[in-house]
Amino acid sequence: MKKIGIMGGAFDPIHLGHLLAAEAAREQYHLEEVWFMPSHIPPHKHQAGVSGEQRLEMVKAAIQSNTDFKPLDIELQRGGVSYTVDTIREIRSIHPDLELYFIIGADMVNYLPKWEGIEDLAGMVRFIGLQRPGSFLELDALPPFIQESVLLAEMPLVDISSSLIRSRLLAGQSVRYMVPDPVYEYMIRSGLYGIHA
Ligand SMILES: Nc1ncnc2c1ncn2[C@@H]1O[C@H](COP(=O)(O)OP(=O)(O)OP(=O)(O)O)[C@@H](O)[C@H]1O
Ligand SMILES: O=C(O)c1ccc[n+]([C@@H]2O[C@H](COP(=O)([O-])O)[C@@H](O)[C@H]2O)c1
Repeated sequence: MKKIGIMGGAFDPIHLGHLLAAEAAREQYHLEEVWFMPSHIPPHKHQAGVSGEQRLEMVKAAIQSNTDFKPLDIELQRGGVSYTVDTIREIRSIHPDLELYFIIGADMVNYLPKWEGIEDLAGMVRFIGLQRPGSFLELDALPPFIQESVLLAEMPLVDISSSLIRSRLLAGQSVRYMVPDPVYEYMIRSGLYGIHA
């Protein structure tokens, strides 16, 4: 069966932490592709300030040079709150032949017990969890059925978040090299996050 990684997020904006996490998961679990999937309305945090279309454009700009990485707009197309369990059901109905791996940072691993329909979701995907500065990944604290569905991958720790990037831009500070150049150029062209070149 073809092994596919799914990297879901608000991507407001996409940054190096997301890309390194996806690449680490791809390499360590021999995934054929990783699909980058911007959420429409995130289940557990404030809605993105930037439109879905623009977040998708930034994702495309970030991954354009890598044929193993693909954009997936299924949650933007569906609209509403982007519960992962609904998305995975939809993907499985379109591609019943895939083995799905959902890639998440440590903050989200610790939060898994609160995910909508986690009992069903844990039976449909494996999660690949990555350490992230500021969130200690504690598998032992999770219920056994969730522990069994989580695989761990190693990546160089990267203390970058979308909120850091947004606040730096608002303060007129540089975010170059925290996002790939094509994303930086897109943000300037579109005047996102109050950026000025
Ligand atoms: N630096 C990082 N290292 C590892 N994983 C990360 C990193 N940044 C984000 N992730 C993971 O990527 C996924 C999508 O993250 P998201 O798009 O919400 O970015 P974020 O940087 O966490 O955003 P924000 O700062 O706005 O909350 C989540 O599973 C998150 O844990
Ligand atoms: O389905 C849920 O209940 C759920 C709860 C928290 C996060 N998620 C998904 O996990 C991914 C990362 O979430 P976030 O909030 O860090 O962007 C994104 O695809 C979210 O839709 C999903």
